[in-house]
Amino acid sequence: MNRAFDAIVIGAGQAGPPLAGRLTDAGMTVALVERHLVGGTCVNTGCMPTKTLVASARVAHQVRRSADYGVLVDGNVSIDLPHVMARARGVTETSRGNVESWLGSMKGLTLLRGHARFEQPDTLRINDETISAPRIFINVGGRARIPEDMPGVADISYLTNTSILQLTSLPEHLAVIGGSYIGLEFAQMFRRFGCAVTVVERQSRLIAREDEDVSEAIRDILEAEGITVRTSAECIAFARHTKGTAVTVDCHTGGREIVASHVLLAVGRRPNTDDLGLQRAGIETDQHGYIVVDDTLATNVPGIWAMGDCNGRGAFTHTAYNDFEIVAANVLDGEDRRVSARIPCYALFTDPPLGRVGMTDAQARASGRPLLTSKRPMTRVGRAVERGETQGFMKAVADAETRRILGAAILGTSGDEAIHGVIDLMNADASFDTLKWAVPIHPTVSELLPTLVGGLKPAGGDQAG
Ligand SMILES: Cc1cc2nc3c(=O)[nH]c(=O)nc-3n(C[C@H](O)[C@H](O)[C@H](O)COP(=O)(O)OP(=O)(O)OC[C@H]3O[C@@H](n4cnc5c(N)ncnc54)[C@H](O)[C@@H]3O)c2cc1C
Ligand SMILES: NC(=O)c1ccc[n+]([C@@H]2O[C@H](COP(=O)([O-])OP(=O)(O)OC[C@H]3O[C@@H](n4cnc5c(N)ncnc54)[C@H](O)[C@@H]3O)[C@@H](O)[C@H]2O)c1
Repeated sequence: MNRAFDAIVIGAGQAGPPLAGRLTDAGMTVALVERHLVGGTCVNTGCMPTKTLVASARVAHQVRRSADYGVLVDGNVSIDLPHVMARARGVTETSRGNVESWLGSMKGLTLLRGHARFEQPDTLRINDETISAPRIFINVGGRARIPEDMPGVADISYLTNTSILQLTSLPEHLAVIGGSYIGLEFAQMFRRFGCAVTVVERQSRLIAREDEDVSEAIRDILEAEGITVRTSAECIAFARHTKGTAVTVDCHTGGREIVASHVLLAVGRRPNTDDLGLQRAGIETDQHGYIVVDDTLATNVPGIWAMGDCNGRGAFTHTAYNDFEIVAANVLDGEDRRVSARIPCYALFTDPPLGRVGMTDAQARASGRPLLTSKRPMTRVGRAVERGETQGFMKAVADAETRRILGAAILGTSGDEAIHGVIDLMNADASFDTLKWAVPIHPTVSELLPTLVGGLKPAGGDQAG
């Protein structure tokens, strides 16, 4: 039997539920199909559990440093991992429960549990029924990419961001393959939980999308905590070992350089589009399986849109949510919102975190514009000094002619929050001169933003130091 709806949403991650809410508010009948857990990656195996674990790891770190602050704690710091993990699970379960009740409150919504697969452009199969609609919104997200071509990967047991959350005891030595968001957040967390940690990265530096000074400072921060970093690891191979896994990282020596009790694969994500029957609907994907969309997130098939991680236009919760906002505004409110208008911003939640917006310095230089740059170490930020957290720096790059900020990075205490001052300025399309007479609150990290932009000088004339 086929059931007809006004709209179908596939996936209850970050864009699907709010879109279902807007569509049902508009009086449509909507089928929302979810094959696993409502809330998707962020709620169940991504942002929420990891940031909860990062919080536990920070407490452990602070307690170890307590004497620096004149606070004496008797005894060693030890980690009750089942309690730590239960706390993360609790945060996830509450959030998932909230999404479930929200969906339950939507009039006109049918939540179907099962795997959706296209049969034709307007029809999907779920379990033993088919459903059809003139509008279909794909929000299927992604999963950890397993590098099948890495020698030995099939012979070992490895962890991903999902299975690592099931650990009940601490690894003796965690080898993290991949030195970007997932790898670095878990690496620091497990080091702070007391494990030996080695990060193995194929590229010549960590988090290589960022400027070199950012990569270097992050490496220094991690190494200072006792994490071993192996970059330029071009020949990674695994073999079983009595103590876990031997990880070869160097083709030239060919030696088994690291023996790890556990291996975490954090080498990127792949979209959940391989089992969606896209060919049957004629929906185009790129060579990595991402659904090809235009600037309004419409696919090549009329009446079908793709939102969130599966369209390759963003890989964050806030970009998935913004995809929902764009599609809802265009489909329901007659607006003409475009994804190209989005200013990229994100944070890496190491401690201290990295807050980022817009271009890197390298991208700004490549744009060929006349540039102004400014940089200030966190040792010259009063709040950081008072907190005893002076690692990192803040920097900005601006267009000398338009006097607009092109990009900024704050690697330092509260950098993930303070960067929003720059994000707001850029979204307002305001000149950085706007900040000249701004009166920020003292003592905050944000109060240095007017000083930072006040120090913008022709590129090459940084006021670092
Ligand atoms: C460890 C980790 C930490 C992260 N931390 C952050 C962070 O701090 N900040 C941040 O902004 N982002 C973070 N992210 C990224 C963030 O989780 C994702 O960008 C976000 O969840 C993407 O949302 P989405 O709606 O596109 O997809 P998802 O949240 O993945 O949701 C997709 C849903 O579709 C369902 N689905 C898939 N295929 C089908 C099908 N055929 N039929 C039915 N249902 C299907 C899935 O089960 C899933 O529930 C993190 C990711 C990871 C892995
Ligand atoms: N703070 C956050 O917002 C946050 C946190 C976690 C994850 N995420 C999202 O999840 C996505 C995935 O994160 P990720 O860190 O897995 O992926 P990523 O694509 O950001 O980084 C993968 C890293 O693995 C390295 N790599 C790739 N292949 C390799 C190989 N064969 N051997 C060794 N190294 C290899 C890459 O050079 C890169 O440094 C990100 O795009 C991000 O958007 C966001």
